[in-house]
Amino acid sequence: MADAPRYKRILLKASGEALMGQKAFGIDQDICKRLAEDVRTVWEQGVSVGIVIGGGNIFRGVQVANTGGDRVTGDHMGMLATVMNALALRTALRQAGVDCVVLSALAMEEICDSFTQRSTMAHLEAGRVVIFAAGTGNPFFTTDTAAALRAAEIGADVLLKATQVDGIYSADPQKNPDAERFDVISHENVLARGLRVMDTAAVAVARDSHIPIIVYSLLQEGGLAGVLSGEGRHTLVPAD
Ligand SMILES: Nc1ncnc2c1ncn2[C@@H]1O[C@H](COP(=O)(O)OP(=O)(O)O)[C@@H](O)[C@H]1O
Ligand SMILES: O=c1ccn([C@@H]2O[C@H](COP(=O)(O)OP(=O)(O)O)[C@@H](O)[C@H]2O)c(=O)[nH]1
Repeated sequence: MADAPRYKRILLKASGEALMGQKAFGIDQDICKRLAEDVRTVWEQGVSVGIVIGGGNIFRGVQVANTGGDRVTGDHMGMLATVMNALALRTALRQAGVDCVVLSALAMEEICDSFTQRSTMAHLEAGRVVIFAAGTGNPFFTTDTAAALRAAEIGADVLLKATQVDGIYSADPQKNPDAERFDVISHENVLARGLRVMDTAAVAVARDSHIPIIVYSLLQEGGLAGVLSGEGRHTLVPAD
């Protein structure tokens, strides 16, 4: 049994690719279920949870731009992909018994409520997990930046990035087997070294709002609860 969580309110960013698991496209339901179970464990410990979900497992706007298409339309498609993932995660969370709601940065009232900071705070204070869909609602941004932004807006104590690697390395560990892993690294160093585990804009927003970042693997033993109690393998970017 993990120790008590060190954080009262968290913002968890789960990338679309992490939801894909070993599949080439789309959502691996087992991973989705696992993420939901992980969230349930910390939610039952009383942690207030916001989740920003990516869309890269389905669509990225840059794919359109790279083939000569319109970037803004592509980014709209990417944001719609995040809504699909948010609905899948809501289903998995509800099946796990977690009270949760999806709030979208783009209005789509037949599907879910729209994001406002006010309604978000009310949901969190009522003990609901809030899943933020459609990123920031703006093209040319990413869900990493949306995660840092929402973390600042909800007053999160930490921004967690659940991904496919177990921390921040000196280079992409999926391409460089010799890359070295950091236990702790500053926001400044992540930016200065150009470490691409998270967007620079996201790291800068977290730095300026004095929010620590934790990067960990979605598949790691002990899950989110372990990371929040300081036991699980992860890299910490401490608040300044
Ligand atoms: N310095 C680094 N340390 C850790 N991971 C890195 C680094 N540089 C690049 N990466 C890659 O970034 C990925 C994390 O981003 P990812 O989960 O794909 O999120 P996103 O889709 O939001 O970019 C990791 O799977 C890893 O392969
Ligand atoms: O604020 C945002 C967030 C996302 N996107 C689009 O949505 C796609 C999916 O998001 P992201 O790449 O961040 O997902 P992840 O890599 O986390 O799966 C991006 O490629 C963008 O096209 C966007 O336009 N604005």
